[in-house]
Amino acid sequence: MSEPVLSLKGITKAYNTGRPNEVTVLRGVGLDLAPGEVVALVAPSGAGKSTLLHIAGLLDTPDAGTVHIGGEDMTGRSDGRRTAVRRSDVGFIYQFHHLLPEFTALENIVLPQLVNGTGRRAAEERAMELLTSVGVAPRAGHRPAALSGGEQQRVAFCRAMANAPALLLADEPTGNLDPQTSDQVFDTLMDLVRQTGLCALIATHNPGLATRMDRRIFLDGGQMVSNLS
Ligand SMILES: Nc1ncnc2c1ncn2[C@@H]1O[C@H](COP(=O)(O)OP(=O)(O)OP(=O)(O)O)[C@@H](O)[C@H]1O
Repeated sequence: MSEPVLSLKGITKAYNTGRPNEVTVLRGVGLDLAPGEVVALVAPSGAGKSTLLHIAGLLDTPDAGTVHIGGEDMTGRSDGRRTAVRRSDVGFIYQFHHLLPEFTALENIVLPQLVNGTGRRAAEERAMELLTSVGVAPRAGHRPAALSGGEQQRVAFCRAMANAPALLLADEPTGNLDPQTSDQVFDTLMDLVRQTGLCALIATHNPGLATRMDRRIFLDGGQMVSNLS
């Protein structure tokens, strides 16, 4: 069997709220994502989906447990190494796109490539290819505020893909869109994920969207429950 793209073992995380009781959000969560696997992370609001995605994407560290990305144990790695792996191997999509408002759609996709060491011309070519693949190329020169919610989310998807990551992490990627636009954007996202053979962990409240992924895992009381329908 090939090595998991993402492997989480025994992940525990508590937030110190300053009150006597800490909020323990994750309790010994374990998960392996195989290459090409698209997995839904399903849980009610406040159950710890964002916390888990941030730990998986090296934006946060667990109190206990290990995170392996592409076989590399990220535990105790320097900030510099964690940032380098996050930039090159992990793509993030957020519920509220988080595009930079002062930059155009194209520039939002070019920037992470420049930061990762790609030359400007190659970065712009890739950005246009990505925008074309999601049908937003005609709006490449517009800033986010001039784009519809669905277009902004497609641009956010292109930005996540900019450095050709091995792993895509998405936090309610269509959660702020109306149901019809949400379905369209989700279809586009799934088509592209399947075409590129990406491994993806996608948090959603939406059971309909979750059934379209390869596997569903649930967070309950801070623990992972797999293979429920
Ligand atoms: N920085 C923090 N300090 C204290 N508590 C926090 C912090 N971040 C999150 N929490 C708490 O941890 C729990 C899990 O939060 P998290 O955002 O991971 O849940 P979620 O499943 O993503 O929720 P939602 O679906 O509403 O986005 C919540 O009870 C939240 O209030």
